[in-house]
Amino acid sequence: MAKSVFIDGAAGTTGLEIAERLAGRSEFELIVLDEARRKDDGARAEALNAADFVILCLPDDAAKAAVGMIRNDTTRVIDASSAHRVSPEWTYGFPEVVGRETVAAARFVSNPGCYPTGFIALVAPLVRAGLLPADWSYVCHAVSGYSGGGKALIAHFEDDRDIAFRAYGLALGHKHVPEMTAHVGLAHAPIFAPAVVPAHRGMLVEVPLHLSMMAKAGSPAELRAALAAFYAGSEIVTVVDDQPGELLLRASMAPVDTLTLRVLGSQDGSQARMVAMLDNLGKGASGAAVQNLNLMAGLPETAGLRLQAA
Ligand SMILES: NC(=O)C1=CN([C@@H]2O[C@H](COP(=O)(O)OP(=O)(O)OC[C@H]3O[C@@H](n4cnc5c(N)ncnc54)[C@H](OP(=O)(O)O)[C@@H]3O)[C@@H](O)[C@H]2O)C=CC1
Ligand SMILES: CC(=O)N[C@@H](CCC(=O)OP(=O)(O)O)C(=O)O
Repeated sequence: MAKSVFIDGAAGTTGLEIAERLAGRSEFELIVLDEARRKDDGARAEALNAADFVILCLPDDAAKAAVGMIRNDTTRVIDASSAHRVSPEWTYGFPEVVGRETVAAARFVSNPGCYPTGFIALVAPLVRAGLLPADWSYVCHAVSGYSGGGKALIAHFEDDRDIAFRAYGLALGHKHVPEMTAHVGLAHAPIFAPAVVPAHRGMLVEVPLHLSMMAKAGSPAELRAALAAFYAGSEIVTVVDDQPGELLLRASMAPVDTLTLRVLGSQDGSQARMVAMLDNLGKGASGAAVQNLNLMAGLPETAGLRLQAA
């Protein structure tokens, strides 16, 4: 029998893309609230309690309130917001890093943030393998397409076509830093420097490394090989061994649910730039939510995902 799924926040950027990925899937049946009732708490509470699976695509406060409206012990929840990403009662929904079986068995799953997906994918396996130190002062630069900021940022960029580059998070303490620190197991919070470019989707997350200044670190080739071994067999995460002259985000990028990792090293091996490329609405949000839903429902993790750009 089909499992029922309620997307709370279905009219938003992330919710719409989840519904697209679930369209035509016979394993799931969507509970849909019409425009007049989608923000009606009574209708939402009914849907939240009727569904086998709830996917929260809401601002943090609304996501917390939605969890509070669930009055049964059966509805399973995937939260796309940052409200529960370091809560001990919640499973961090990064199956490749925490274990697919852990996500499959969880009742409350918190989807990773889009930028943390890139950072954690690059750094966590290497710290775990002892090839990078946990007590280093890491830096993470990143650029995102403007859909990463939901309806409000889409409107900001579509209203002002003259923006070429938007640096933000300038006061530091971005809301993603706690999960980047906690889920890698770092001793110090990384410096996170995000920016937005005038493209609808896509992101590039970079971690530059002074390998020769670290007391103990692998060579660029060792880091790359360790990542390739860690993600071996994944249809979603790929480690590429190449030396490109440039890495481009295309404004015309089509939706895709993959995550591509690179470790680019200097000739003498003293420095490296680790780079993750993904779709903020793919593995960064909606694709990740569907991957987690698949695992929680006992289905193949890539069902309904876009493993190649359309
Ligand atoms: N966009 C992205 O790339 C990513 C987003 N996320 C997270 O996913 C969540 C959703 O983000 P996103 O889709 O981008 O945001 P949007 O602003 O595009 O969508 C949020 C939706 O939630 C609705 N909403 C707000 N409050 C309520 C409420 N009380 N009851 C019902 N619906 C409500 C909004 O309604 P209305 O349409 O009326 O405004 C809107 O449709 C956020 O927590 C975000 O941080 C996570 C990773 C990546
Ligand atoms: C471009 C942009 O504004 N991005 C958002 C993060 C998008 C995202 O990952 O959502 P969560 O915060 O729920 O993880 C930001 O920096 O706040």
